[in-house]
Amino acid sequence: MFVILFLTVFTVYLGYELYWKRKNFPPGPCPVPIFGNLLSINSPPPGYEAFEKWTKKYGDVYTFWIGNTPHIMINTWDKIKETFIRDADTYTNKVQLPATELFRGGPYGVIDSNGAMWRDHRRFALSSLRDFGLGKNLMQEKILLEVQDVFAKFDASEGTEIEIPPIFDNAIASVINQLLFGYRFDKVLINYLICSFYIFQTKQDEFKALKRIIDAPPELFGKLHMFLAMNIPIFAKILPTSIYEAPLKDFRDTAFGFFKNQIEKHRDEIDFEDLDSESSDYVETYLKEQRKRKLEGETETFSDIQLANMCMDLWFAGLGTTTNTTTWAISYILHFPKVQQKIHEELDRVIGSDRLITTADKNDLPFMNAYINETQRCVNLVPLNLQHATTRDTVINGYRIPKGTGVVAQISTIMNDEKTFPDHNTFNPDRFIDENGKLKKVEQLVPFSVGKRLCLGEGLARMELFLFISNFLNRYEISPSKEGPPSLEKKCATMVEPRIFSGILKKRR
Ligand code: HEM
Repeated sequence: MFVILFLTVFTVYLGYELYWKRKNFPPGPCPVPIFGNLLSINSPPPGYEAFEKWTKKYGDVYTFWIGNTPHIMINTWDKIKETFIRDADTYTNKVQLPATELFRGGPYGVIDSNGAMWRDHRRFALSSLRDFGLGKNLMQEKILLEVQDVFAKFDASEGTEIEIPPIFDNAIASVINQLLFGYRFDKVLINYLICSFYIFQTKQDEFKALKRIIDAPPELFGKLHMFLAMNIPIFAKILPTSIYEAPLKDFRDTAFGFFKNQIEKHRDEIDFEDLDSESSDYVETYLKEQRKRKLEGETETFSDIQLANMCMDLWFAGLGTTTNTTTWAISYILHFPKVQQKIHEELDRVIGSDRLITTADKNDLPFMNAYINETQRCVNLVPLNLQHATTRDTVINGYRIPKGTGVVAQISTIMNDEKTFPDHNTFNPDRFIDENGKLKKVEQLVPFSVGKRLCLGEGLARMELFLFISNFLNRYEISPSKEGPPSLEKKCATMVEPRIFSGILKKRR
C-alpha cells in the first residue's frame, strides 16, 4: 500500500517537474528538483560551454531554471536587439530574492531595486559621476594620479618578482573611494578614537583592513553552496546557519559598518546652510539632496539605508570588475608575448616617450584598444549576467511570458559566438582590427551588458582600463615569474576571478 502511494506521489511529482511546470515556457534543458539547471553550469565552470551547447540545441531562446524559478535566456544578437534593446522597458526589473532582504535590509541600492527607486537613483548616480568629472579632465586627472602611484610602487621593485594585482587593486579602490567619499588610500596618517584610545593608521592600512572585507565576496559568493543558497530559497533554508546566514550577516555588518562610518563623518562636516554649493563626492551630494527633499517633506526616496546600499553597490561593482579585468589583461599578455611586442611597437611609434598617455591618445592606439576589447571579450566577466524580470506580460517566440518572469540577456554566449568571433577560444586582438589597420567596431562586444540596465559605471571603467593598462605597458615590459605565466582557468562565481600572480618588470624608458 505504502509503495503504491509512494510511486503515485513520485509519478505526480515527476510529471509536475518534467512537464507541467515547463509546458508554457520555451523548451530548454531538463531541470533537476531543487537545483534546476544551476549545477550544469559548474561542469565545467564558469558555464560558457553549457550555455553554448544549449544555444546550439534550443536556438535563440530557451528556459533555464534557477532552482524552481524559470528564466528565459536570450542568446542571439538579433533576439537581444528585439527584446532588451528595442523593447527595453519590458526587461528592466530584477527578480527579488529573499537573500536581498537578509543582505540589504530590503529592496535598496541600484543593482537589486526596481521601479521609481531604481530609476531615481540610477539617474542620480550617473549625474553625480558626470559632476565629478566623468567625460571631463577632472576624472582623468584623478586616475592619472593613481597611475603615477602605481609606477612608484613598481619602480621600487624593478627587476625582482612582484605581485601585480594588489598594486592595481589599491589604485582602483582609490579611484572609487575618491568618488564616493572624497579621499584616496595613500600614506597619510589618520586616527580613530576607539574606547578612549586613539588608534593610528595610514589610509593604506585602512585599505588593507578594508581589503579583508572586499576579498570576502569572491570567497563568500564564489562558493557553490553560497551561489545556490542565494538563488534558491529552499536550499538556503536547509543549509546550517553557520555556513550561510552567519557569514553573510558578518560580511553585511562589516561592509555597512565602514559605509555608515563614512556617511556619519560626512554628515558632521557638511555645511547644510548652503545646499547648492559644489560637492566634492557622491555622499556629500546625496546628503544635500536628502536635506533638500526633507525640507520639502519627502523622506522616503533618499533614506539613510538607501545611501548605505548605494555605497555598497558602487564600491563593490566599481572595484572587483575593473581590477579583475586589468589583472586578466596582464595575465593574457604573459601568455602571449607577441601581443606585448605588438603593443610596444605601437606605443613606440605613436607615443615614443615616457609622458603619460591620456584619453586624447585613444584614437591613435588601435591595437591597444583591440587588446583591451579582446581582453574584455575573453574575460567574459559575468558568465550568467545579472538576472532581470519582465515588467509586464509579453510574448517571446510565440510564448506568453507573464510579468515578473526571469529574463537574461546571455552576453557571454554573444561574446563567444563562433560566427561573429571565429575561433572564439583563442585570444586574438587582431580580430578587432580592420584591413586598414583601424579599430573595428563590433556591436556584439557587450561586456557591460545591454538595455536600460546596462552597467552604470561603463564610462568610468573604460577610462580606467585604458589609462591604467596603456600607461603600464608604455612604461614596462613584463615577463613571468619563475613559476611561469598565471593560470587562465576560470572559477565558477557570479564574476570570474583571476589568480594573484607575480611578474618581473623592466622599465622601457
Ligand atoms: C570592466 C568593468 C566592468 C564590467 C565588465 C561591468 C559589467 C557589468 C554588467 C555585465 C552589469 C549587469 C548589467 C545588467 O543587469 O544587464 C553591470 C551592472 C552594474 N555595474 Fe558594472 N561593470 C564594470 C565596472 C563598473 C564600475 C566601475 C561601476 C561603478 C561605478 C559599475 C557599477 C555597476 C552598477 C551600479 C550596475 C547595476 C546597474 C543597474 O542595475 O542599473 N560597474 N556591470
